[in-house]
Amino acid sequence: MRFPALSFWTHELAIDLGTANTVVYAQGKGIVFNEPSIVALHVKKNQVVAIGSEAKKMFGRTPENIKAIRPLKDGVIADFKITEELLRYAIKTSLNKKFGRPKTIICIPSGITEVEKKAVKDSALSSGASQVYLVDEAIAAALGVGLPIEEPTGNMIIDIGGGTTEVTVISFSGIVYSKSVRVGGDEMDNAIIQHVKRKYNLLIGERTAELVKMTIGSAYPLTEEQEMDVKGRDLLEGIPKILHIKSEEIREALTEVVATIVDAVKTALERTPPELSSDIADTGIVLTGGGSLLQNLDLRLREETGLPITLSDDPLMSVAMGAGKLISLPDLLNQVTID
Ligand SMILES: Nc1ncnc2c1ncn2[C@@H]1O[C@H](COP(=O)(O)OP(=O)(O)OP(=O)(O)O)[C@@H](O)[C@H]1O
Repeated sequence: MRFPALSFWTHELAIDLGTANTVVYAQGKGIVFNEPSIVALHVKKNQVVAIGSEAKKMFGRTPENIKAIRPLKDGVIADFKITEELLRYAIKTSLNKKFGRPKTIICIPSGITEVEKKAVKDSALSSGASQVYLVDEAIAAALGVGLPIEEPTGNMIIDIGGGTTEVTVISFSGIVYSKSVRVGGDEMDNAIIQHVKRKYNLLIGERTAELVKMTIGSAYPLTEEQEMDVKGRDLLEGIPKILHIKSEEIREALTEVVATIVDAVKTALERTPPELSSDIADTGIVLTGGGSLLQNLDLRLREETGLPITLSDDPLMSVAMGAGKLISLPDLLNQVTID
């Protein structure tokens, strides 16, 4: 499908349908929607109770008959119907009611299957989009962070999301190499939960684990190590308890996840064609996605690869911002749209 020039567009949306967060960019407005990819369902009535931020508040706090679901797991669509509900909500919330059905760019992970691609397209169409253009999220992220993707030079970008880490080499507007591993921010949270459970017999929730990761988590020693209190339920006594925990210990808990990310980057470097490798040696690697905010991950990657590592300015927005840029670059959009 040929993408029309901008003047033909009545209004346009670019959507980063992420495992952890869904972000929408609207032409002429910028980011208009940024909410967790979570839907709360009434199990017996099979009815949606809340979506996005409202649903996240319920995560781990719902009574038995209400379940908070993440319809996209590990970077793939685990629940088509619920994904459709999420997309519909994101599109409706982002729309200027005056206009009819928007043309929509949706960013998807590179590993997505044909069935999943069709499901995303169908969901968006039935959610109110008039036309849907699927774009690889690595291409969008690279554009979002300002990499010169159209040039015949090698650019490497690491996108650490909630469910996956994607290491991609882009040249001439195309993906030359891509390695995706199913670890990201969620797996870091899970590693913290397991560590606290194993070592202290304390059960903590996903939101608590995420807070610990964001506050004192790290991938490399900190100039000043940090500590914090963590609330959970003692598994032996069954009562609430507070644990004082240090950043060194959380770093230890994250060792395996961080090692998987480091390995993916090293594999990508080994498999990149030599000409492009030498470009990357000069320009370095760009790190983006929410998971890249883990403290000192850039330092760790610099030490492991010996290459310059640049942290993107706004890692949680880079995919949506890049897809937003594509709205006004119809030729490039035609080139990168996935059929
Ligand atoms: N300051 C921080 N430190 C560490 N991790 C963070 C921080 N801020 C956000 N994150 C993590 O970033 C992840 C979400 O990132 P992002 O929104 O880029 O993912 P996504 O695009 O939804 O996921 P995917 O790319 O897998 O589809 C979450 O796991 C979140 O906990």
